Amino acid sequence: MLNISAGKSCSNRNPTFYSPIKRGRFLVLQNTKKFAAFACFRFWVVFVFWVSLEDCIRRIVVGFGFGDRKKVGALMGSVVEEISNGGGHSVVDVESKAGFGGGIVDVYGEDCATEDQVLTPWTASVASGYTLLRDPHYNKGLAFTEKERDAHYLRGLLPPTVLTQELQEKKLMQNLRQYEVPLHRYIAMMDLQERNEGLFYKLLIDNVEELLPVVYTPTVGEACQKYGSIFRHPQGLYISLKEKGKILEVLKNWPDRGIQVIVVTDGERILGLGDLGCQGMGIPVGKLSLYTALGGVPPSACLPITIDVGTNNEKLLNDEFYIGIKQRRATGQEYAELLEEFMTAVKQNYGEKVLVQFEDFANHNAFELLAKYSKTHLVFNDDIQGTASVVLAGLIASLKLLGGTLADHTFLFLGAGEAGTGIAELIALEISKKTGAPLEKARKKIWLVDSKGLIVKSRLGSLQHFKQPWAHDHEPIKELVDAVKAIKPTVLIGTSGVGKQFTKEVVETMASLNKKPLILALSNPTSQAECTAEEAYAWTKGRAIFGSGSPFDPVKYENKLLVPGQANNAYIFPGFGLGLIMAGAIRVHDDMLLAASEALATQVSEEHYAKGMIYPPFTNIRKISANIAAKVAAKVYELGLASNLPRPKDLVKYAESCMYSPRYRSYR
Ligand SMILES: O=C([O-])CC(=O)C(=O)O
Ligand SMILES: [Mg+2]
Repeated sequence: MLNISAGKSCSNRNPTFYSPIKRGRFLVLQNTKKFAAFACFRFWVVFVFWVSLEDCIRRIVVGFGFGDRKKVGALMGSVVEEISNGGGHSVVDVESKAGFGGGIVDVYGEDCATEDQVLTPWTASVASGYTLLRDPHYNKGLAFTEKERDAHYLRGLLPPTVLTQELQEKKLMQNLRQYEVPLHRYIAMMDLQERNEGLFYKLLIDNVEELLPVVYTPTVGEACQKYGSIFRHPQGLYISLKEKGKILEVLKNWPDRGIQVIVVTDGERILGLGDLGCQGMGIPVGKLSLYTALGGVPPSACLPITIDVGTNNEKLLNDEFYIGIKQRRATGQEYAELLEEFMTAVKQNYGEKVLVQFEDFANHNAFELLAKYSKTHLVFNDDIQGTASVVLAGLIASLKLLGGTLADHTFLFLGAGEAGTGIAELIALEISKKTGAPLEKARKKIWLVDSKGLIVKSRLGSLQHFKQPWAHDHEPIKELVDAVKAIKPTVLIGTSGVGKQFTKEVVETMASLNKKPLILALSNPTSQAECTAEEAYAWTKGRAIFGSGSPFDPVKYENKLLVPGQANNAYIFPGFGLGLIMAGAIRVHDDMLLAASEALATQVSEEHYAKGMIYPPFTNIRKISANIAAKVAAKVYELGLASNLPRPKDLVKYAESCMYSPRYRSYR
């Protein structure tokens, strides 16, 4: 079933609404009279409880703008239990948790806990007054109406004026624009997120092109580097080696119970900036804010996690403000055991359908974790699969400008890590599916260069396993420019994580070989891009089709405005994740990635092509995400991996109806 609701209120915070009724205990009844009396009493208790719960649900659903109970039920696609939550409501999958329709669900593990087991003592309370103003999920600041100020004990706690959300947004955008240093904008946005979540998302959704570079790449990179000194409010969940053996308990400390997407990093390869240890937390936080803003997954369904196994970054180890554990990285069995405990606890706590997105792990762990857990969990590696899907989308779209089919092109990569080999594999898969050629043959169109030069057969013995499929017959070549001359690629893709590698000579060689060279400088943040948009256009005399991982402004070249594309996985993962969770997927399959690429490519219009664009602008991203989600969900159903049944007829409409809205709700 789908566990996300239209609108902001799937929150399941601070919730315990029924007293712990101990199950599994035996009452030995002395005689049948007593038994009959007890049975009547139990029936009465259950009946009264159920009637009040129903009434409570109806009030909450109506009170918070969901209106019609039937509609909510239909949206959720299954039996739902909605529990009042002093301002929000939670949605619990009764069928899957209880194993039968109706009944009380032991969501917090209290009923089945033995007396010596530890519990998190959650209590339910209605936030009002001072507390309400300090609860980011329900705070509306100056937008509280007169009536709400009376009803919620806010009189005097706010200045007299009442502002609309639109006016609040206008004021905040004006304030933000006054900061000249991008990091200051980032801090202001994070403060807003911690103060007034609805307003944060309203800003982000309405001003996506302007604010994406603030909460995401490139600024988030700098924020991670300085996370210790700019640290104000803890965001997300930290699981360090100190929590070994207690990870399930740590997960239970997180206030939201209806988690559907987890983005997790161990901070070892943050963007192209390397090992930032525990300070990598900025990445899961940023990615999940895009899940909500771009993909419509409610914030209360998102959980950012950083696994802290130490860092090998000497600068951080010697930094008095470093927030992580100060030791060198745990590796081998110690690392594997912690990850295993984490993945097991996640499934135990949130079930089969929670999506775990691996983000910015170093190559050696990323491939292994993906291979291991894709068999047992709903997992997705954004750097391998998300980046692959977005690049493939751009390549499919670029065929409109370049002509021919994918199989007619030759691809050369600089960088043979997660992104490089991930993209290469997805291109080969698409070629193989489209032409019917074996995968092995499709791979021959694709060449990779790593730090030791062109990947060729003679290097096979010393290559890591993920590079081996790309070792083709060729004499060794050391330099990228010589590889370009020898391989004669039509497409050059940078995934090296090292800036300025596409030199003038490299780009000019591409231009001498191709009428319209396709150049993708994908490494993040901007400082690590293989070349800039301006360089790519200048060195190809305006003929390049250019895309990058971090954003570049449009460039005027000889009176023509050339618009670079942002080939960033942010186009894919929010819609991809939404598609998975709305179908109740239990596993990710490569065909779902291909479906996402094709869905994104079809969003590029003639008007975009005329400007040399191979990606649609981010302004329409929620519509784009709904389309991606629909195509991904369709594939999930087709492959028999969906658990939200029956399949909704119109998946685009269904996706749209599931998307979070940042508009304020009225409180009664
Ligand atoms: O975060 C981004 O902008 C893209 C990405 O996944 C990475 O570079 O690791
Ligand atoms: Mg990443």
